[in-house]
Amino acid sequence: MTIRVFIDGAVGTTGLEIRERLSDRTGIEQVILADTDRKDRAKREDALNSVDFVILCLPDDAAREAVAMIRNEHVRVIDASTAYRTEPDWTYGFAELEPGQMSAIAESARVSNPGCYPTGFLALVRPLIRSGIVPHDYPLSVNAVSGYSGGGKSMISEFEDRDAAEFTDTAYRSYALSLAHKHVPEMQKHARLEHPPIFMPSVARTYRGMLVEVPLPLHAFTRRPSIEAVENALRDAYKDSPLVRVLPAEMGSVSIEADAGTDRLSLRVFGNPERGQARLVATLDNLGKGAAGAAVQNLNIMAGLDPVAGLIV
Ligand SMILES: NC(=O)C1=CN([C@@H]2O[C@H](COP(=O)(O)OP(=O)(O)OC[C@H]3O[C@@H](n4cnc5c(N)ncnc54)[C@H](OP(=O)(O)O)[C@@H]3O)[C@@H](O)[C@H]2O)C=CC1
Ligand SMILES: CC(=O)N[C@@H](CCC(=O)OP(=O)(O)O)C(=O)O
Repeated sequence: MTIRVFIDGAVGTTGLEIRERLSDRTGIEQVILADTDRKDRAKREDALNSVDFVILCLPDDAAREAVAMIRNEHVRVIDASTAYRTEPDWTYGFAELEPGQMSAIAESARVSNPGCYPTGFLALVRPLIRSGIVPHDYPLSVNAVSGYSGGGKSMISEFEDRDAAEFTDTAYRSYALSLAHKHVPEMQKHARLEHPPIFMPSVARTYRGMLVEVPLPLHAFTRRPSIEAVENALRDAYKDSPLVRVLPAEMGSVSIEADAGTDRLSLRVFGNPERGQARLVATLDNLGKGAAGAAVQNLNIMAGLDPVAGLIV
């Protein structure tokens, strides 16, 4: 059986990555609009209603507009934008997040692909909250650094095009300093936290890759969990996953490139038992498990294929 797939936004940063991952897959036929037609409303509407699966790689407003254009009840949608990630009638497309999530994705017609930063954050904290190691009302914070492709075509031009009005030669900068980043509601909802985490993102002069960190003062928790208990909870949560792995915390440093160019998500638990402190670190590719890899994984699951087919494991 062949499935027909239309990527709306196929020449954007995420769309192109998905297109590449699907290009040599047998059993998957892509509907591709000519460059002159890719923003033509009527052509998009035709394509959106003529396939089995639509993958939206658009800004939020354009994604909402595309969803409203779909009239064919047969069409199933994966949206890479932020538009539907906290909507109750959409399925959150993080297959490893909860037991049963992969089945929910398999049966769903509307799947929202997780944000890149929430992917790292949720992978680190959700098993700890589920098992009671971290209380639901704990005021978590999350520090993260992304490669500049995380900001799409406009940020790529900001970092690479010396002729662009907004060109920057900075090596590293913090942003979202008003503490209102669009990923915070998604992190709070899917971690099942009572309070929004304090989110401290930054961007570095490297194209792709991501480091997401959560500090945990274990001595302050009622159950005073050990560093081993934290690591074991993560190992147990991801023991069957080919993409999410818990690595030994034996190296003295972790680089933003650790999982760049792959669809993996690696978790490490560093800590100091005397001080009762832990530092959880996730590495991923913002364009891999943080976007395109997750979208292809969700497509595989929804279509009943091998979940990691076409992925860089
Ligand atoms: N980059 C990343 O690491 C991640 C991105 N995402 C999300 O994925 C989505 C796409 O992001 P990204 O690929 O980075 O963004 P880009 O800006 O690189 O690409 C967006 C694409 O959408 C096209 N587009 C915009 N409006 C329309 C429209 N009305 N009709 C048809 N095409 C349109 C753009 O066209 P044109 O080329 O003419 O500008 C562009 O090609 C966003 O919602 C983003 O938040 C999610 C996770 C990570
Ligand atoms: C470096 C950078 O700017 N990153 C983007 C987030 C990446 C992204 O694409 O966000 P979504 O996953 O929600 O689409 C930002 O902070 O807005």
